[in-house]
Amino acid sequence: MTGHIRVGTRGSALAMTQTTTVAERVSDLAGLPYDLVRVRTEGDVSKGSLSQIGGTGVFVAALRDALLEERCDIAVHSLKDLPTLPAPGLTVASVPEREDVRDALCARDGLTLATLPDGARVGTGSPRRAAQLRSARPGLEVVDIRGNVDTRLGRVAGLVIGAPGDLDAVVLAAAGLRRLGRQDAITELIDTDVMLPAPGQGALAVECRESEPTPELRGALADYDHLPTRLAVTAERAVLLQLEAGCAAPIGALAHLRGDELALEAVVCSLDGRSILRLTRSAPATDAVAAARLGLELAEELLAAGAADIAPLNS
Ligand SMILES: NCc1[nH]cc(CCC(=O)O)c1CC(=O)O
Repeated sequence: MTGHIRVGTRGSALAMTQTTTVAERVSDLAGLPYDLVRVRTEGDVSKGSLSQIGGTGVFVAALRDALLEERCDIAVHSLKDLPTLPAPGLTVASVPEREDVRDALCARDGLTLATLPDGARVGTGSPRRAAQLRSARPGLEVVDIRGNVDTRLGRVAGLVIGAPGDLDAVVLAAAGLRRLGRQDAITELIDTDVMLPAPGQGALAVECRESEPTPELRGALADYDHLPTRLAVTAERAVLLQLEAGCAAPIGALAHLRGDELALEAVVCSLDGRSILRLTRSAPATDAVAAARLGLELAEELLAAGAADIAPLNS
């Protein structure tokens, strides 16, 4: 480092707002200026479906390379896109306080899950969202889509000026819409009883080199870490890890602190939404080790209840 914190970022609008917010906080806490370093990832370049280009980690790998090659000092990821396996030489030094964890329905004409007509076309690229949508409303037609947030919103009539809109609704993370200032497009924040979010949804992760030598930067990242969020996402991600599941598997998990207890809920779905296995478990919220143990115990319960027969886990 040269006195400036070099912050790696993808070029998408969402990545840029997320990274800028984090960079300003870390820069304030460290008392050091920052520079943004643009990094292109395979996930931004390829137009294929996410499952086709290998899912896990496509958005993350290039940022990790940039860290390891010392082209930047920190990188900001959406935690739900971060593979469960840590990268050798790197560490998640900060998990800032989480945004809204919920999935959001963005529909034409103010429609909601309850009022969308049967046969309505709802876009999502996520097997987890598709399965839970089909379970809640078997009559909907789920359409596989991808692209950045604006592209997706543009497929719904009336949500983006000038975009024709061939869908009745799309489902996106509320956190991303808020960060982009597009919460006006949300017609329903979907209750987590209906749709459990992806592990880590709504949270960010700040990664740096394990050997980062600057005490100012190390201290700033530690101060920016939010323990309740870190414990929650640690438990959620341990479910995925223990199920040996990728980010494209139809699995949801959500933990939160309730007093001194960490309460964790997870769901495993069949792709058609007909079989849904949903379990809850809690444990004292002592530390990250206890949080991880809670996640892996819940995963073992899911496996014992037949999770591997219900869902394609390793997709
Ligand atoms: N996989 C795409 C992705 N990764 C992170 C977010 C934003 C929300 C978040 O931080 O969880 C999104 C968009 C979406 O799912 O709607």
